[in-house]
This record gives sequence, structure tokens and C-alpha cells, in this order.
Amino acid sequence: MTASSDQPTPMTFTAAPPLAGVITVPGDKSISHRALMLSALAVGESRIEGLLEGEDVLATAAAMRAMGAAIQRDDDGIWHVHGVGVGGLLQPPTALDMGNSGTSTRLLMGLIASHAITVTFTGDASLSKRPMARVTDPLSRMGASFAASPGERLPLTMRGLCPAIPLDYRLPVASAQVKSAILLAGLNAPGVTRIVEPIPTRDHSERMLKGFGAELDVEIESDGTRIITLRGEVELQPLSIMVPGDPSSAAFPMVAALLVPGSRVTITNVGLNATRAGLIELLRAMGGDILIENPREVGGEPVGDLIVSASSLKGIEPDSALAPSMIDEYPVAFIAAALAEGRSVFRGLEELRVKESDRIATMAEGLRAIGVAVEELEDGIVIEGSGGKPLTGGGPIATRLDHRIAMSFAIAGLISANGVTIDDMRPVATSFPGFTALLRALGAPA
Ligand SMILES: O=C(O)C1=C[C@@H](OP(=O)(O)O)[C@@H](O)[C@H](O)C1
Ligand SMILES: C=C(OP(=O)(O)O)C(=O)O
Repeated sequence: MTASSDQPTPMTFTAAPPLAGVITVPGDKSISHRALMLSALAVGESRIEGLLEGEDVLATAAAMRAMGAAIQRDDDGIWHVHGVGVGGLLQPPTALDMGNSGTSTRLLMGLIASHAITVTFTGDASLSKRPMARVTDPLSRMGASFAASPGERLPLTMRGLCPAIPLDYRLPVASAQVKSAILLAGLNAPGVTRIVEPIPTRDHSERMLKGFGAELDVEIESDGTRIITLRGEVELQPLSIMVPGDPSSAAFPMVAALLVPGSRVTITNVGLNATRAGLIELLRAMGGDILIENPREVGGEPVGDLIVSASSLKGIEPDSALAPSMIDEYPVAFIAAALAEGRSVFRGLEELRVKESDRIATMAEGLRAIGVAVEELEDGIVIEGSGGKPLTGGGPIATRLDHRIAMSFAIAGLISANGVTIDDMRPVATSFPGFTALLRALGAPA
């Protein structure tokens, strides 16, 4: 699999013997983006260990360099960032190519909104379909102006305002990207930016902003609503950051180990932030044997080792309140449901329709192609499980430039009679370089 190939790279995954071994997964994508962005705004040199070197994060690194930060990677894999100071971003000489990455695009729009610079964003065919109004609306209120393609999509050119207008905003959608974009804009706005978050989402931005010395406060109301306040124009101090393994990547070997009979796999150093740990809760409720060992804190984030043993899973109707804490894990959770005993009903997942692909439609189409009975709902999916019987298999599965779809169906192939062919594995390089090699290391015939 080469990320640079300009031709689709199909691959077939076939039935695996029991999976076994001790593995680590690459660094957390969300934390890696934020580590680069905040280091690039600090005064002095920050050091980042365990940065995810996937295409999405490299797009963020290239963008921060283009706006003035000095970013280098040592031979030992440690990244060093010399920041420009809050408010110090420079006008990039050319358009910023965000590739496939929604997080890079939306968070950088926030950063740029409070700088008097003009920036054009471009992206691949998938990113160019994704809605940006969710960030351009609040950032417009802070003074930024936008000229977007129809439907408020990329390519898009924005002009930031300095000084920006601090915002008091209630999030209309449960999105950490929107929350983070506003916080990043607020860093260089005078006064206090306040965000009301009725449904909690991943809180890496809040944790890391505090680590860099920002004046940020989170109040939690009795109904769980979070009120986040940030004082702008405060200098950020450089930091040494350890990025934990990405729970969204760990999800794939975790589900594989549960589904392939006789497996036992240990995944070390996995981020276990409660705002990200919904899949573990869901799989345990389905009967999955997942132990957490060595719980500890690394760089302001909870981390642990997972020991996952093959289990007979039962179908489930999970509470949609789980959604933000496992939003990127639904595709692989649907594979678990396809092998469980009985029916699973997933609802409240309309956000899945605006990811790298429409993940409800793409998963429904792919599941049908490999012999699973599904019903697509407006906001979710109904899946009839096989009760552990291997799936028929088939393909090629249309992944639609969506890494999570490619990896989910690769896992399905490991428990299939005829194998599952993925039409294009290239998108996997956005978030999980080494995915196939890691399955092979566990004994899969990938
Ligand atoms: O803030 C982040 O790093 C992310 C937030 C989520 O998106 P939304 O904010 O759109 O839910 C998630 O799907 C994405 O992979 C990463
Ligand atoms: C939705 C995802 O990423 P992004 O929004 O950054 O493209 C993802 O990684 O599943």
C-alpha cells in the first residue's frame, strides 16, 4: 500500500487463525493535530513524542509551517516546534491543501479567524463535500469573512479579523471540531470567549490549552452541560507532549480480537479519555471480554493497556448518548454487530452522514455486499447478526475515500468464508499508517 500511488490499491482480507500478540497503535489523531497547532502558537520550543505521522496530521504540520512555525522531526521520531506566539501567524504564500482532513480544516479556520490574514483551503473529493457552515457561522460572528463554494464547502477562502470579537456561543451540534475552532479563534481575541456545550464531546483542546498555560475554565452544570470560558491574548508556554495511542485506531484490532475465535491480543498505551471510550463500553455491554490494565495518566490524558479476548457477542440497541464518545468507531462497531447474536439497532447517528463518506449509507451498502441483512434508517442502521457464523464475504467494497470504512471491512474479511476485498486501501494512510502490517503481526493473513 503506497499513500502516494495515484491508482486505487485494492486488497483482500481472508479468514484469520486466532490472533495473538502485544501491539501498540499509532498516536492519537485528535491530540496530534492539537499538539502541532498549540506548539506553533507558543513562545519557545515544544517537543512532541508519539505524534501520529498520518497524512491528516502531516497536512496540519505543513499548514503551520506555511504560516511561520518552525517544525522539525528528529531521526528518533521526536518532533520539535518553535512557535510564533499567539497572534503571530503569517499569511501563507499559497493555498493550504487539507487533503482528506476535516479536523485540520475546521480547527485551522478557527486559528486563522483571529489573524488579519487571507487563506484559501482546498481538499480532496471527500473533504470538498463536507459542510463547513458549522464553523463559518460562529467564526463570522467573531469577524471573519468567507467566500466558499456552494453549500459552504471547500475550496473556500477566508479573511480573519484582528482584533476579533470574542464570542458567547451555544453549540448547535455535538462537535469537538466546532468547539475547538471557536476556542482557537478565542486565543487571539480580546476578553472572554464562552462556549456552552450541552452534549459533551472530546475535551483534548481544553486539556491541552490548560497545559500550555491558557486561562481556560470548565464548569459542569447539573444536567451535564459544560460551560467553557477562555481568556484571550494570553501567552502560551512551550510544552513537552506525549501523545497516547489512538483509541479510534485501537478499535480495529480490538474488534478483530473479539471476533476471531480463540484470539487474545494486548494493545498497550491506548488513550482512555472518557470522552473517547464509548466503544469499550458498547463492546462490553455486548459481552466483549476487554480488560484494562496499568491505568495511568500520560501528558494530561488517561491511558491504559487493553487485553482483549475472543467473545460471543450479543446484539444491542445502544443509547444514542454514547455517540460523541465513539463517533468514529461506529463503522467497526457495525462489523461487531454483524457477527453478534441477534439484531442490533443503532439510532441518533445523523452526524455519520457528514464524515469522510456518508458512513450510514456506505456501511449499509458494504454490509449487504458481504451477506449481512441490514436496514438503513435516516439516523442509523438495523443489523441482523450472524451469531458468530462467518460472513459470506465478497466485494469489492466501495470505501469512498473513507479510511474507517476500508479498515472496518478489512476486519470483516478476517471472519469471512470467502474473504472481503476492499476497493482502495490508500485512505488508511490518513490515520493509521502500518494498519495492514499490524494485522499481519497478530497472525492475520493480510
Ligand atoms: O475534534 C476532533 O479531533 C474530531 C472530532 C470529531 O468530529 P466532529 O467534531 O465533527 O464530531 C471526529 O469525528 C474527528 O475524527 C476528530
Ligand atoms: C471523521 C474523521 O476525521 P476528520 O473529520 O478529521 O476528517 C475520522 O477520522 O473518522
